[in-house]
Amino acid sequence: MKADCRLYLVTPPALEPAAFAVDLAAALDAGDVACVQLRLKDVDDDTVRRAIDVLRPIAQSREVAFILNDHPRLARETGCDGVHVGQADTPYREARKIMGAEAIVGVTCHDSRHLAMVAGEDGADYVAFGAFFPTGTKETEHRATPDLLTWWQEMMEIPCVAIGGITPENCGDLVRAGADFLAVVSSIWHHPEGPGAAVRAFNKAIAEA
Ligand SMILES: Cc1ncc(COP(=O)(O)OP(=O)(O)O)c(N)n1
Ligand SMILES: Cc1ncsc1CCOP(=O)(O)O
Ligand SMILES: [Mg+2]
Repeated sequence: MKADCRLYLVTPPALEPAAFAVDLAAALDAGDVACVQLRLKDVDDDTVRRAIDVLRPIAQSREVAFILNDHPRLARETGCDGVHVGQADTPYREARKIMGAEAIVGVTCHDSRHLAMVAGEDGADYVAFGAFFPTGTKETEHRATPDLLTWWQEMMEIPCVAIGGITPENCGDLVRAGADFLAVVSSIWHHPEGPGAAVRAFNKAIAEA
């Protein structure tokens, strides 16, 4: 068992804030969740701001970190706890300057040991590897394997996040390999019994891994 692996919820790429707020609260009230990433795609800044205004307090009032995808300036302006940047986004160092030393800044590293070491040495708070499994949420070019997580754990103190097609049924190998966080979209928000049931299923699978 690796009890210190935790859930990292990532929102659907499009959502209506008031309706999604109900799902988010249900997910966070169902069990252990470390953080929530607001990941909206193909929307303008005001739409992101409106979603932050509604969703950030739901996470932060429960002591769950609220991280914004892609937009360090907006994250800083709106009181998010951190930002996640990919290799085609604002570079890590610039994101860190915008966010300040105390904020969480995470970096996508795909399946690359090199990218992860660079991000780690630059001061990233976590590195994210993926996609581990096929996913319909994002077109992915890279496929990571669990040995990458084990290698990282043996080398570095900085936490690693696993992402891509993760379900309660397939997450055991990632937990045992050393993932500190499992980042999940569809298995949470599309769970047939709702997001609360999904969080409970993940918490159980992690505890039993
Ligand atoms: C935790 C986590 N890991 C990876 C990603 C992917 O980021 P990126 O490569 O920038 O792709 P987009 O999510 O921006 O489409 C992520 N968002 N979160
Ligand atoms: C944002 C992202 N980056 C790599 S895979 C992915 C999508 C993960 O979504 P899901 O958990 O639905 O596969
Ligand atoms: Mg990005």
